[in-house]
Amino acid sequence: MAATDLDVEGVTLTAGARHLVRDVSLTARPGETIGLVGPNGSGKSSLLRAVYRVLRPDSGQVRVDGADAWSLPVRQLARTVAAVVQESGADFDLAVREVVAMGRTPHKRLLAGDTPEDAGLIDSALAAVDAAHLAERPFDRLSGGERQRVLIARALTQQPTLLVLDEPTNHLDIRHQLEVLGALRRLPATVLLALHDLNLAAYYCDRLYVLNEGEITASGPPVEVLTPRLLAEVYGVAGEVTVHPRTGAPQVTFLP
Ligand SMILES: Nc1ncnc2c1ncn2[C@@H]1O[C@H](COP(=O)(O)OP(=O)(O)OP(=O)(O)O)[C@@H](O)[C@H]1O
Repeated sequence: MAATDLDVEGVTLTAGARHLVRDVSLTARPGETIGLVGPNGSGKSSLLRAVYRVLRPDSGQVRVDGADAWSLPVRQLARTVAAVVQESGADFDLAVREVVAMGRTPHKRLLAGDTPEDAGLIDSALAAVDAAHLAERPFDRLSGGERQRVLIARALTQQPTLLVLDEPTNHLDIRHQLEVLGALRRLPATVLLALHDLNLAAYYCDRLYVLNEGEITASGPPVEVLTPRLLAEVYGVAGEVTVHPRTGAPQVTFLP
């Protein structure tokens, strides 16, 4: 299967006595690009952590193609789900190409070398994020945006059927934001990503979920979700929403 069917059902996450997210349900059908938006601290990263199996739900379930993600063998999950996260702490003493090659690990036997097919996947992933020219550079000397692109290339190389990304456009200049989101959207995989930029979310996502104080307050196609009322209620800002005549996507103009 080229794309995963994701079901998050009634998930509650807590840290001590504190609720991070409460009774959240979300679906991502095979091949969809789903955006998670919401203010700082609304629970986006926490919810993504439950999906890529770092934060165990206190209640509810994350189902990947019908199976409980938390019951799957780690290796099987690694062949299905790739994550690009904020706090990756990735400070590898490796060349970029070696970092990207790590994406093949779940598909290989221990210590197996790279095959020509692996090399081809690494090359195309590097090209997809405009990082081919960085291949031989030490990863730990890249700029923030270059690192982010390399980590996305590593996730692409993993050939996941579900790709989970936390703010993938963080650090990227506008051209690379558009290129990376375009590349993600073209993938056959299902994509779940947290984004702050509502206009990018509106253009690239099939559907949006809005998290506010740990709960989903709206969901649906961007044109239905992004309304002046939502901007006021969730973000506390005034804004106008129009449909752009050329892109057909809703476009938010903030009125500070
Ligand atoms: N391990 C933890 N212990 C206690 N509180 C936590 C923990 N992890 C997250 N939180 C809190 O839970 C809330 C949700 O955090 P989370 O990182 O999921 O939000 P977010 O929507 O991703 O925010 P941002 O847009 O700022 O990245 C925040 O108030 C955060 O401070």
